[in-house]
Order: sequence, then structure tokens, then C-alpha cells
Amino acid sequence: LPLPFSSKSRDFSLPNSSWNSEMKRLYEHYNSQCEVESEDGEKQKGLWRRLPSYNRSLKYATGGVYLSKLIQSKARLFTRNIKEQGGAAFEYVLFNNEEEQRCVGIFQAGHLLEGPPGNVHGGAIATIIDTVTGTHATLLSGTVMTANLNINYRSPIPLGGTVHIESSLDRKEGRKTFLSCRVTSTDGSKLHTEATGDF
Ligand SMILES: CCCCCCCC/C=C\CCCCCCCC(=O)SCCNC(=O)CCNC(=O)[C@H](O)C(C)(C)COP(=O)(O)OP(=O)(O)OC[C@H]1O[C@@H](n2cnc3c(N)ncnc32)[C@H](O)[C@@H]1OP(=O)(O)O
Repeated sequence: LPLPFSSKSRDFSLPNSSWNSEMKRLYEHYNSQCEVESEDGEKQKGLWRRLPSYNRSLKYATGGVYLSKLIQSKARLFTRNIKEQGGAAFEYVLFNNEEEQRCVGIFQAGHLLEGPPGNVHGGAIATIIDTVTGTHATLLSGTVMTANLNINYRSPIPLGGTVHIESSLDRKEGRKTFLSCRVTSTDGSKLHTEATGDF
């Protein structure tokens, strides 16, 4: 596994007591497809892989940028830095399907992410889309940055609710990777957000 995915620190993408039933159900849906049992009872790699998630990536930063010891020790990943008890902000887990070049995020939006009354802030939605597509682009193409993220907000996401996020590869052009992303209700019937990203 690439370095950011292989740390020994706490893995934030495992179920915790703040997860609602939809979050747990979808987690189980994908997690049960990460390992399959063959006819002779052997365990085999499945279609999906759960991606672990840690609260810091800076200690892995390389290159010539000067990072003070203070920043190095205090830096935390934006989506994993809320000290309050679990469930207050971003609860999410990502699963990758390498064969189909699809990456799925299951996202439960906590009470600290309010924008319009009772609904999730558009910036928080952009953040989780950037996280899913950015991670997907990294898995597909190695080290990348988000160059462009285009978002259409179609229907509000209720605060406290769980949504299904799916990123898929549109095309690669030289060193550019183009992805599409859809945020829907967990049963897929309601479209919340559509986005495209260039990395
Ligand atoms: C994605 C990272 C994932 C990491 C995963 C780690 C493991 C998991 C751990 C934790 C998961 C968390 C995951 C979080 C994910 C968050 C990701 C972010 O939010 S990244 C921060 C926001 N992005 C910036 O700050 C970029 C700022 N911009 C730049 O640095 C440059 O502009 C850059 C690198 C994007 C391009 O600069 P140039 O100098 O390399 O290249 P030039 O020549 O300008 O462009 C190359 C080609 O791209 C097009 N291009 C450039 N900018 C574009 C734009 N805005 N829109 C469309 N095309 C653009 C150009 O037209 C050119 O195309 P032609 O080759 O000519 O065909």
C-alpha cells in the first residue's frame, strides 16, 4: 500500500458508536465484498477494498518545502480533526473498486456541518467530494492535486443524514485525470450533488 494508507495510527474509517443504521448498513454492504470465500472455503480478495483513513498526512510530506516542527506536530487532516466525540462532523469511509475504476464514499454529516438550517453546508459537501475524488485520483494516477472542481448542488443534504458518494474515471489525458462524482441518497433514488474534477 502507498504510505498514507499504511500507517499504524488510529483508523478513522472503522465503525464507531456514532454511526447511524444507514451508515452501518452501507459499510457492511461494501465491507462484505472486500473478501469473498471460494467454493473450497479459501478467503480471497473481493472486488472492493476498504481504504483506511488517518488524521494526519503531513509526516509523509516530502520535497523541499520547509515545515516547522510545530506545524509538523500540530497539522491534522481537515476532515478528521474534530476533537468532540464521534459523529460531530465528517464521518466517512471510502471503498475502492480497482477493476471498475470506481471509488465509493459513505458519508454521515454531523451537526457541526450545518449550512442552511437543518441542511449540510455547501463547503462541507465540496470538501467530502474533494476527498473522495482526490483519493480516487491518487489511487488511479499517483501524486496529484485538485486543479478544478465543478459542483452542481441539486437537492439539499439533511444534517445528520447519510449519503452515498460515487467517483468514476472519465478519462486520463497525459498527466491529467478527469473524474465524475455523484452524491445520492443511500437507496440511490435522490440525486443531491453532481460534480466533475480535474486532477
Ligand atoms: C488530490 C490529493 C490526494 C492526496 C491523497 C493522500 C492520501 C489520502 C490522505 C488523505 C485523503 C485526503 C484527500 C484530500 C484531497 C484534497 C485535494 C486537494 O484539495 S488539493 C488542494 C487544492 N488544490 C490546489 O491547491 C492546487 C493549486 N494549483 C496548482 O498547484 C497548479 O495549478 C496545478 C498543480 C493544478 C497545475 O499546475 P502545473 O504547473 O503542474 O501545470 P499547468 O501547466 O498549469 O497545467 C497542466 C495542465 O492542467 C490544466 N489545468 C491547470 N489548472 C487547471 C484548472 N484549474 N482547470 C482545468 N485545467 C487546468 C492546464 O491547462 C494544463 O493542461 P494542458 O497540459 O495544457 O492540456
